[in-house]
Parts: sequence; structure tokens; C-alpha cells
Amino acid sequence: MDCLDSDDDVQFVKIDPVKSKVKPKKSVTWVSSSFGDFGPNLSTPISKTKIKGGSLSDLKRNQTDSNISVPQTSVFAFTSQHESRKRPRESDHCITSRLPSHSKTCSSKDLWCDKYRPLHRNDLAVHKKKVEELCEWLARAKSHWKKHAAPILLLTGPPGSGKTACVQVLCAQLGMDVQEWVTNLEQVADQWSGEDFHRSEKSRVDVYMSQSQSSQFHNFLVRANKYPALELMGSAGHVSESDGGNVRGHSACHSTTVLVEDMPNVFFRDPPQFHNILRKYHYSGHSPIVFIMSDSTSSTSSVQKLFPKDLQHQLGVVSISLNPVAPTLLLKLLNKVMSQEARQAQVTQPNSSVIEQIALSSNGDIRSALNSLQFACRMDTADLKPPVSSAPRGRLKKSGTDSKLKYRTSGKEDVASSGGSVASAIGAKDTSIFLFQAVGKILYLKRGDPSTQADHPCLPRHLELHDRHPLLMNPEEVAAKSHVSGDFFTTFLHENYVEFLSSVEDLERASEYFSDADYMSTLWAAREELQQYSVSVATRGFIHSNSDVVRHDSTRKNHGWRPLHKSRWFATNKQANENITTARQIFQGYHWEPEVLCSEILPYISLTNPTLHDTGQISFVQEMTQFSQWKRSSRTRLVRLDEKDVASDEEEGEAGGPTQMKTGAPVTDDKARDGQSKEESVEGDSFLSSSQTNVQNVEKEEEEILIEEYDD
Ligand SMILES: Nc1ncnc2c1ncn2[C@@H]1O[C@H](COP(=O)(O)OP(=O)(O)OP(=O)(O)O)[C@@H](O)[C@H]1O
Repeated sequence: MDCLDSDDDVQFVKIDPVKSKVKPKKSVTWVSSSFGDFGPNLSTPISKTKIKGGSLSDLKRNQTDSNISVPQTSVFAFTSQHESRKRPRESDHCITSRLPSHSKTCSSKDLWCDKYRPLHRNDLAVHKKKVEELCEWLARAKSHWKKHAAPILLLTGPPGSGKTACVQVLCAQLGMDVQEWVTNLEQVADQWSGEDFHRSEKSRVDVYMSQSQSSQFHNFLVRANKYPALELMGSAGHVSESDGGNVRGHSACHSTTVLVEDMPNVFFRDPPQFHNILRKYHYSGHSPIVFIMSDSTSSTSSVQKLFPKDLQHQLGVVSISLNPVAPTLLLKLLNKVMSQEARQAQVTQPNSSVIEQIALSSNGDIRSALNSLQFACRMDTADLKPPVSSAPRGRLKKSGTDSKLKYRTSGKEDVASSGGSVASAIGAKDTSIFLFQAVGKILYLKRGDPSTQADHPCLPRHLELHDRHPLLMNPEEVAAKSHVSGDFFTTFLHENYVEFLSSVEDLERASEYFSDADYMSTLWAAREELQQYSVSVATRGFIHSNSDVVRHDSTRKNHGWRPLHKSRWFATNKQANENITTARQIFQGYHWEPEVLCSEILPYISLTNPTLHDTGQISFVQEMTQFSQWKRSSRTRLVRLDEKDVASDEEEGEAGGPTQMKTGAPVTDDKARDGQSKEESVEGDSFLSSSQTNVQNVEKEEEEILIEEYDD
């Protein structure tokens, strides 16, 4: 048996008492494996099952204390506490016992987010209601363990909002084991490529590695469900008590929670495969399973793909979404950590305003906040003062009863960007925002009080008409943080801006600015360079045109919340391209340019009404030109822009090409050519049916519009 000494370094314990020539010093003690039936098959994803509730020293103690048989050619994996990126490995039992020694065991080089990881429910810097909600779900899942279909939880929230920490701490409190899936196979491979590693074993690992991710995941679920985590603590029957004393976990009949945070990549490419596995697990399994997915500008579509609403409904998936940690909670945590550090070591304590800036600029990311604080303690932050021009005056205060951190005075910049330079100087998080927020920030613009700003410019008398109070945000920055192209952002703004203006004059001015911005984006030779200017013209043009919000205390006339909608540019563009392709195919013998065909020939044909012999041509011309014949309008359906919506690949791809649509459409030409080559033999009748389908689609969409308008 090869066994490493240190807790911190050990990943695997290889056991092969027969083949090994090294004699064990003490009698070998091992757990009788529940995995015996899998034999030497290394596909057993034991290496993926992080065994909670025991460190290697515990294991070794147990080995010497009791006689545990060792199955031949078994490979067990243990993930030590320090190997893990960020999560604690203790059971509740260990948590309470380790509380006092929390910092003693850590060296000064440890990351503070690991050093001060929460060990108890009360330590969690997460909103109490969310913790309660999660705790209730876990307790319910535990009480229903083995009785019903496996409960499924989808836990979402921004990175560093404490999702994993919550699950770990609450499971420990409830006395539940956590078996976690870890996708990182390279790490496993690294561990196996050590010097002690035997060639024969390596070949077996290769077999294991070559297995498809999905079957490994499937096997993991089956076994996590079938077998409890190995009881390596030697504490069968130990009782863990919750803080309230009313929740007890008995390790003799431990329930297990399966935790999946690193979703296998293969499922993002093939979601139905994942859906099948999840369905099977739900109906045949009994352990609750928690999926953790972090929000990001690209993750929402992944969540939608992996957990579509109908699947969630079918399997009763409960979804809990954590919010970014409130600045007040973060500040409390940072101050607590700071005072503990100050007591223990000689650290350069940053002043309170720097700590406040960190709490604000971390955007509710505990990990980022603690890292920034640790970094701030290592550098001289005395010179880091909020910049005069952008920093809000005043300090963070609890405002009245709502206990929200706010700046007392109205500052020039919004809170998130206020501490930008200080925070970036000490390595704080660079944040991005969702499209919904970005578009909302522009449309619901806010202005600050110019009296708080020393360098507010005064316009000459003849330009007083254009005088505006300073903005509380920087439109270009907002657009940049949404991480979509300028064109894409402008199309969304264009879709929604009309409802936010209350007079025709404002609307006229704003639409002029949008036209200017549009023109800039059509100059294909300089499009890349002009994109930033184009966004600037569109956003600032809209803001300036809005005569309702001129001063910081202006009241918006059309106040109230308005739903935002996705841009219809993409659907319209697609439809236009399809129509042009159809037109070219129908009139293929005439060699007209697509623009000439659509803008001159077709309208002319409809007016002069010449005799057309082809039924396809007749119906197409009617459909395209005689709007009065349409019973319903041709407006496409409005789609709500949700809080965490992100640009779909198709949209993003198309967003790069408004020029193509406007200037003769190279894409259209290609499409037309493709279509032509494929369907040259197709006669008018088929076009008739395609155009009929178009009309039907429009009708269908219109029905949906009625419903949606009602909703709105
Ligand atoms: N009081 C606290 N509450 C929650 N987390 C804390 C606390 N103090 C320190 N931490 C640390 O902050 C980090 C929070 O990260 P955690 O992994 O729980 O968040 P997450 O939402 O799962 O992040 P990600 O989505 O990036 O995985 C952990 O390293 C945790 O140890």
C-alpha cells in the first residue's frame, strides 16, 4: 500500500497489498468496499466522489484502529481540504470542533477567503431569507429521503455569492453527506503522473479518462445514489447537532446530497443527453441533487438549455437564486476579518474608507472582496483616495430604516463606479452587467445635483437650451460593460426608446440621433472604428433629447415601470433576406439587382397589374405589395427582455452585419445563389406554398401579439 503522509498533498491512496513489495508497517485496515462489484473496472468514478466528513489523518487513524479489509486493485480518491479550490471538507462535527482553531491552522500565506470560510450557519454572509429557503429545501429533501423521487434543486446566483458555502454549511448542519461531482480530469491526471505512479495503473487511468464524460457522470449519479459516502471517520452513530439543537443527523443512516457545480462540458453541447440522465435520476434515485450554476453574461442561456422550463416543471425542480451579497453584509464581514487579522498579525490596516470602497466595488462577490482586502493589507493604501472628480462626497451610511448602504450626498457617478479607481488599484473586480440592466440604465436615466460638483461646465446664454444636469452614469461605460457589440446594443435601445419619451418633439430629435448612429454603422470601411462613436451618438442623443429628465430633481412624465423588449431587427432582417431570396428565384430570368427588384420592380408590378402567368409570382407580388389586403398588421411578436437574457449566438452573429442588410446584402446574394443552385427546378407552386406559410406565420404571430399586449 502506498500512502502519503500529509493531508494536504494527498489525492489518491493506492492499495495493492498483493503486488506491492513495500511491506506495510502496521496491519492494514480498510473499509470493506461497496464497490467490490465493480471489480477492477476503473470506470468507477470513485475518484470523482469527494468524501466529506473525513481528512486523511482521520482515515489513517481509522486504519490503525480497526481492521478494514482492502479490496485488491481498488483505487480510492480523497480530496484534501487544501486541494479544493474553495470549499470546506468537514462534517458538522468537525466544523464545530474546529471553530476555535480556525485561524491557527492557517498560515499567513493562505487566502483569506479560505481562511475565513464560514463554518456555521450564522457565519454565512448571505441574506438570511435565502439561507432559510435553502435550509428548508434541504431539510425537506432529507425527510423525504428514499421515500419519493429524488428532489432536484437548481441554485443560481452571481459568482462568489456564497452558493457553495451555503450548501456545504447547511448540509453539515443537517448531518447530510455531500458527494460532489468534479469535472476537472486534468487535475486527476496530474496526480497520477507522479513518480510513484505505476505504469500498469496509468494505463487503467487512461481507460478511465477515455470514457465519455456523460457516462462517467451517469455512473457517478448511479453510485452516489446507490451507496452512501464511505464512513471513514470511525464515528458510526455520531450525532451532529444544529445550532438550534433541533436538527440532528445520524451518520449511521446518513442521507446524502449530491452536488454538481462543474457541469460536464459535453452537456452544453448536447442538453437532451443531460435531460435524459436527469429524468432517470429523478425517477429512480432518492438522494437530493443540487446543481449550482453561476450567473454570467453567457450562463443564462446555458441554464435555459440545461434546465428548460418544461423539464423543471416535469421534474419539480426547485430553483433558488441568490442575490449578490449586500454591501452592508460585505462590510460587516470585511470589518470582522480585519479585526481578527489585526489581533493575530501585524498587518497594515487600510483605513475604513478603503474597506468601504472594497465592499462597494466587489459587486456582492465575497471572494473578490476578501481577496481585495487581503491585497489592500499588503500595500500602502494611504495614498489611495477616491478621485476628486468621480468620487461621491460623504461616506457610506445606513440610510434610515432600509439599512441599505448609500452615499449620503448625491454624487456625480453611480455607486458602482464611484470607487472604481481605488478599487482597481487594489485589484477589485471588474464587473459586467446584463443587457437588461444596461439598456435600463440608459432609458431610466438619472441626473445628479450639479452643486455637488465643482467642475460642472456652464453653457453660454444662447446654448442654455441644451443645459442639463450631470449624468449619474457614463453611457459609453454602460454599453461597454454589457459586453455586446455597439450595433447590437443600439438595436435594443432603438426597440425600446419610444415609450420613454413623452413628446413628439423629443421623439423626433431622438430618432434623428438614432439615424445618425445608424449611418455610422453602415460605413463598412470604418465600421469597427466608428462603432464606439455610433453607440455614443445613440445613447447620448436619446438622453439629451429626453426633455423630461433635464435636472436631477425632474419628475418623469411617463413614470412607472415599463417592460423592455428584445430587438426585432434580427427577425425582420431574416425575413427580409428570405423575401429577397424568394423574389430572385421567382424572377430569376430577369437578372435584376435585389434592391431594384424589391424597391422598384415589385411595387411597379403591383401598381400596373400586368398579366402574370406563374401562380407563385402572383401570390408573392400580392403578399409583398398589397398591404391593404392583409387582415392583420405585419408586426412581429414582441419578446420580453428578461433580467438575465444574453445575446444568442445567432443574434450576435447577425448584429455584426446591419451593413449587409442595408447595402445590397452580400449575405443575401450568397443565400440567393445557394438557393438558386439548389432549387432551380422548383416551379412557382412551391413558392406559392412558401409564401402562404409566411402569411400563416404572420397570422400566428399576430394572435400571440394580442395575448402579449393583454399581458403588458
Ligand atoms: N461569511 C462567509 N459566507 C460565505 N462565504 C464566505 C464567507 N467568508 C468567506 N467566504 C468564502 O467566500 C467564498 C464564497 O464562494 P462560494 O464558493 O461559496 O461562492 P459561489 O457562489 O459558489 O461562487 P462560484 O459561483 O464562483 O463558485 C468561499 O471561498 C468562502 O470560503
